Amino acid sequence: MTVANPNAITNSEKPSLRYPVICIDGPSGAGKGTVTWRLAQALGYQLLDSGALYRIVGLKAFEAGLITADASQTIDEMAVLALTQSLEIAFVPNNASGRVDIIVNGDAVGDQVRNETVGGYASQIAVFPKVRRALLTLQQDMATRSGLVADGRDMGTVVFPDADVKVFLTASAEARAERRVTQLLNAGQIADFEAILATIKARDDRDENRTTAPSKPAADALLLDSSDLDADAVYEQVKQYCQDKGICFNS
Ligand SMILES: Nc1ncnc2c1ncn2[C@@H]1O[C@H](COP(=O)(O)OP(=O)(O)OP(=O)(O)O)[C@@H](O)[C@H]1O
Ligand SMILES: Nc1ccn([C@@H]2O[C@H](COP(=O)(O)O)[C@@H](O)[C@H]2O)c(=O)n1
Repeated sequence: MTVANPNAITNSEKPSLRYPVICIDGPSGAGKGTVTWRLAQALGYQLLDSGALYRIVGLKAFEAGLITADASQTIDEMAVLALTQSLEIAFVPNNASGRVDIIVNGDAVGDQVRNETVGGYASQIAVFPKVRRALLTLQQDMATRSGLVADGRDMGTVVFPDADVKVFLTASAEARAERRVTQLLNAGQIADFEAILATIKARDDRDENRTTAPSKPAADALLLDSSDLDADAVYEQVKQYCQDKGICFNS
């Protein structure tokens, strides 16, 4: 028989060290990465780019011949899971690019994951519950060391359901495609608006209609449509919302 120690602290009474978590969810091109970076910089918080995790797995699955560009193919979920479990992924903030650099098994991955083709691979493997589960702890652990701003599709619904702030940032598919066109043209690349729009809509459809962790606003999220807002206006609105929720900014 176990005798209760009257001086023991029970689990429910233990003071738990908890850092603030801000979730920025929404579809591709809504401006999540932009506002996430600015918030993390302003607050001195870590940044979780969860899309990068799915992009890495998607790219590696493609390179391993587990998936192709044909989204209607049958994929071996267990093989993608094994591949996911073999990857050691780390993020390093990069002030020059305003994003995080991704290190996989000790090697920097570079910008090769940041294109629509790899976004498509990511959304193919993102439907698998076992793969999502394998990436869960890594994401949640990032909130145990400091404050965190997390960018994704299911940050507020699944990964951090108790987050202090949840924002679902969206914009029309046309506005998002236009942003991609501008981004590509600025990088000296060719951009076809109609092709980009079609890819964005196909990815939205897959992300919103999958069974596990579909892209959707948490019940307690602020919905913000950025179609007619520039990046500064989005930042100011999200910052104000964070302050309303008790997050302190020094500047
Ligand atoms: N409010 C805005 N108005 C116009 N352009 C914006 C706005 N916010 C971000 N952008 C630009 O749109 C592009 C996409 O932004 P960003 O990468 O932040 O989106 P995202 O939601 O993180 O996309 P993804 O999920 O695909 O990573 C970038 O070129 C960015 O500079
Ligand atoms: N929390 C997340 C984040 C991303 N995904 C999937 O990855 C794709 C790429 O994401 P980006 O944010 O980098 O564009 C995205 O289309 C999703 O399929 C996810 O499932 N959950």
